[in-house]
Amino acid sequence: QQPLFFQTILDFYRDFFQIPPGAVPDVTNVKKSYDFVVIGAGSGGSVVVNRLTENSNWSVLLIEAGREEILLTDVPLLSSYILGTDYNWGYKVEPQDEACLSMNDGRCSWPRGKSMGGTSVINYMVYTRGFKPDYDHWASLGNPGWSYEDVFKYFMKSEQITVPYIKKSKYHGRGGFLNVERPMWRTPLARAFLEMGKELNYPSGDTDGLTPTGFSYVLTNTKDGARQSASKAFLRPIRNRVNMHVTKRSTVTKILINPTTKIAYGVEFVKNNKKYVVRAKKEVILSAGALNSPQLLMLSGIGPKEHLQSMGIPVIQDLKVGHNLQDHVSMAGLAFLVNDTVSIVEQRYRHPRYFFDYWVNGDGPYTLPGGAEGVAFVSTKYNENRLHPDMELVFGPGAFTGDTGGSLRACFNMNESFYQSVYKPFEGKDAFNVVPVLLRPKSRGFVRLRSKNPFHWPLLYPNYYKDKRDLRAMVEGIKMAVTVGTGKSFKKWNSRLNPMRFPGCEHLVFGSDSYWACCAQHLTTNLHHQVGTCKMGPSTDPDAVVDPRLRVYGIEKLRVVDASIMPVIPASHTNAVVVMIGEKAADLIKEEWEGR
Ligand SMILES: Cc1cc2nc3c(=O)[nH]c(=O)nc-3n(C[C@H](O)[C@H](O)[C@H](O)COP(=O)(O)OP(=O)(O)OC[C@H]3O[C@@H](n4cnc5c(N)ncnc54)[C@H](O)[C@@H]3O)c2cc1C
Repeated sequence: QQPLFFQTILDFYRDFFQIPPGAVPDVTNVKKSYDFVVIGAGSGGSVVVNRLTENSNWSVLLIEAGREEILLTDVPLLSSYILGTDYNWGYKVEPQDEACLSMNDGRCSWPRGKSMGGTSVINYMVYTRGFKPDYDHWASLGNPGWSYEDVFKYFMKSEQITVPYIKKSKYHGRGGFLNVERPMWRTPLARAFLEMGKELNYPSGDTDGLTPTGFSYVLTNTKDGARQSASKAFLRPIRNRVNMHVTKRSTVTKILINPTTKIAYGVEFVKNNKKYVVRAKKEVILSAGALNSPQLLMLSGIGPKEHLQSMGIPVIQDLKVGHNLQDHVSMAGLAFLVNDTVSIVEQRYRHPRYFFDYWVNGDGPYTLPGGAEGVAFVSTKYNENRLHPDMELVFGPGAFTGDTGGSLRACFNMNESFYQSVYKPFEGKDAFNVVPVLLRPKSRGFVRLRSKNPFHWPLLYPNYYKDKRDLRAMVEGIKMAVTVGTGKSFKKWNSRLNPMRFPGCEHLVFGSDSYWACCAQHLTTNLHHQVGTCKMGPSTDPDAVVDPRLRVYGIEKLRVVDASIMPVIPASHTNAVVVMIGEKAADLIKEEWEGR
């Protein structure tokens, strides 16, 4: 009910402030053609549009299905509330038989941003970049130009670091559009988390520098404590460029491709129930994200032949679109109870004092990104390369026991009886969470069309834990999280694990490997880092959809620039990685078209 209430507040607010200050205007007269047509104003699309419109001779149309973000979407701690609104496409995966078992109908939620700024408007804002082996691996798969050395300069180019003590680090950029800072406000638990790192002989500091593993406070894509979405970072500052047109609440239904020449020449989109056709003189750039980019390609005749034929879609190019889906599965269900008021319990933070802190000073608990305060990159016993962590522990100073308003469990689609059994007995009590995240999963899922109707949800199959090595590694991650959460540094608050057993796992010995495996399969959560569905690879790779310059195989003038091109998921949160992809893609496009 609370998320619904929140939606009502949003609607009310939007009626009053139809064009938020600083927003890019919605174009009233869409022209018949542009040099470039970009689909999706998310993390990838926003960057590409910014960089392409640097060339004042080029005209660019950006088409976004969602609307403008507002002041309320800026508040970092309210992320779970935003997820319950129309800023989220609201996808759920198809019922899983080996995962998501405690979610309604066995379906995990897969939120995706539907807004100027895309998923960066609903994400948790944690800034990480991955590790050298991530990108060297991409390059070794036959993708020249994507090694760590190659991509590092683009991470630097996009970044504007403002944390005083790492400002001078040669691993952080200054002068980029994307602000990176560290929340000023912290619970005392956060320091204990870092101390636990030392207890366990891990270094602490900045995990985006040289140190491959270690415990640190989070870096965030925020500015003065407020969310900095990709649109705020890359589009609003250039809103006066006359060669950029943006059309909002406009849903692309098809990419237009000549079936004989196989040249993409424009797109079809719908706005206010009216159909528009717009031409691209140079290129169509698809940045609709890892779920909608494959959907649009398939709707336009590019995808697995048999699947398209079964949908009655004429096949223009037979490619493995929608395959190779990867995500960072996690288990966010641990709750470490503490005997002091040191954690985030929702009702405590409704006090006006905290709102004041946020709105006036850009400080206080509302600046915490989705409630995360620390991250640790660690290795399980299965990891063969210690320079390339296979597990992340995300420290959150709250837990499901503090979710008194229900927004958190709603965003995971957790079933109510599960909540009642495991968390209700401690509802409103102080607790924190350490969330193990599987960084280098072996399982692969896929995306399919539900129908030919572009307004129907795609079918999403994550296949979490299909590869049993993933489950074994997750069990190790959970045990590490328990070691950290019940460790020495937290003892001053008498930290102890919630003793309630997960329904469906009661027959197993509490704390045994098989118990934790069962828990992971029941309370399957994820970091919403879906990637890989339009895989980048060499022409010899039968699964590749785009080449290393991000051009769709077999089709001219069509490129994909978003999370879907990643061949392998990096050991990182994905927003900064997509921004890097956008920066690099823009240079590739400029190389090809400038001077022609
Ligand atoms: C809840 C949540 C928390 C996350 N937390 C973090 C985090 O803390 N740190 C981090 O690094 N990453 C995080 N991520 C992941 C990260 O935000 C995404 O990987 C990244 O934003 C994806 O960028 P993208 O450009 O690929 O897609 P998106 O940003 O999703 O952009 C796609 C855009 O295309 C639009 N679109 C789609 N279809 C159409 C169409 N047919 N017509 C017109 N427009 C269309 C969409 O509305 C959207 O605006 C999180 C994600 C979620 C969901």
